[in-house]
Amino acid sequence: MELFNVLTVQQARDTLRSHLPARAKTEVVPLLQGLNRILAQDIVALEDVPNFDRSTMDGYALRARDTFGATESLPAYVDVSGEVLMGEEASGALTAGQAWLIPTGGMLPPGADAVVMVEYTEELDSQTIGVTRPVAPGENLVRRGEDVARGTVVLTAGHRLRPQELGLLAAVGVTQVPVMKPFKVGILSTGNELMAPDQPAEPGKVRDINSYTLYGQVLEAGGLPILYGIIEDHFETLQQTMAKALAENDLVLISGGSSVGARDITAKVIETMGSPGVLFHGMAIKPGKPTIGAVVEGKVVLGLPGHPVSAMVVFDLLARPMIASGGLYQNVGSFPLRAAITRNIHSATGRDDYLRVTLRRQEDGTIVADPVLGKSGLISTMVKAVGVAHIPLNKEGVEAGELVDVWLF
Ligand SMILES: Nc1nc2c(c(=O)[nH]1)N[C@H]1C(S)=C(S)[C@@H](COP(=O)(O)OP(=O)(O)OC[C@H]3O[C@@H](n4cnc5c(N)ncnc54)[C@H](O)[C@@H]3O)O[C@H]1N2
Ligand code: MOO
Repeated sequence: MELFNVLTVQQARDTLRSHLPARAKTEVVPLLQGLNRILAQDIVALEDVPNFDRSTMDGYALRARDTFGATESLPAYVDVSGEVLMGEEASGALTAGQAWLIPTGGMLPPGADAVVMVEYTEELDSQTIGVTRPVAPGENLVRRGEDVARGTVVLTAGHRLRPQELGLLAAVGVTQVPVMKPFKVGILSTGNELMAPDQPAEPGKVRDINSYTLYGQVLEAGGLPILYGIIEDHFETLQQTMAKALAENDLVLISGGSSVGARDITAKVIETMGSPGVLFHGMAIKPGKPTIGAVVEGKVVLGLPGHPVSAMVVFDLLARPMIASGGLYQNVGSFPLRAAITRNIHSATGRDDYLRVTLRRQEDGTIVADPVLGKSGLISTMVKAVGVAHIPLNKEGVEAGELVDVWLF
């Protein structure tokens, strides 16, 4: 059997996206459990933040125009006629020629339009201060609604909640947050040569690596991994395990058995599970060519190449965006860095290449990427590497010194 329907990475992503259910599953969680989750709805602020004009300095609230022209040798004199207490509304209004003592964060009394820092005042007597430097209207304060204006969309659906988003939601009083449900991901490792890592070595056998790397990648992406263990290359056994995994998850990852060998039964088993079935078999990519993309009754199945490096690279390209967005399948704000590659690297056009690299900072401050050479069956190369450099499909390779995008692990 030949690989059929070979797609570029972008086409593979678009194909999978077009088959995902339009509305992924959502839930509401308490704010503190929202970290790293994906917002499921737009959030509109129901209040101004802050909801009063607020001093940013310890000093005196006053009318800016009362300080115009003030200098150290000729201070502007104002009457101290009140004090703002922290967390309380001013007990009255301020009039021309007056100043009220105010703490950092205190609410500006009505009638005041600026705050002068205590450093630029001198106490004349208990009721009068001299201001030694003028302030402009609005100086040393945060205006009502300056941080967040009431009625505006402060966060949009699909946004990932970082610590600062939790803080913003707290500021607007949202303590129950609508988020995407974590993607459930079943992981199957296929191959008669595989054995569990706790077993003694045997000739012809290798320990199962992909269950462990993929489990870690799913967790890191914000998904819930479930391991289905090592499945032998047997049609009915794989069929049964896959049926169970499909029933219990949103996405099923099967590594191994995606290539063209006689025992590569993954695609055939997927075809028996439901429609539309296999959407592509093969990607124009290195490593990761024999990848299978399928959708079965609204669930996604990815057949990942058995080689541990290829499986990890394909996971990052196809599965991570799906899992990290809770099924919305959109970019949730990751960017590559640019580094100069240190060797000439050949690559065929029409194929995306992902080259394992380490990074180094040179004396002049520039960052360079050293390729980590080695076959895609060698997990140790992934341990040495800090990321992959992307050589896009329209390029025939890169020359030493050329800038490349590096996606960090
Ligand atoms: N004649 C061809 N042979 C191969 C081609 C090809 O185009 N023509 N493609 C090669 C490429 S590229 C890759 S990648 C692999 C993909 O093979 P499969 O996805 O079918 O995977 P397997 O044959 O089952 O395994 C490949 C390799 O990886 C090891 N493996 C598998 N699972 C695990 C695991 N869970 N932990 C550790 N190692 C695993 C397996 O033992 C094999 O050594 O095919 C090439 N061949
Ligand atoms: O493309 Mo295979 O995925 O090199 O190892």
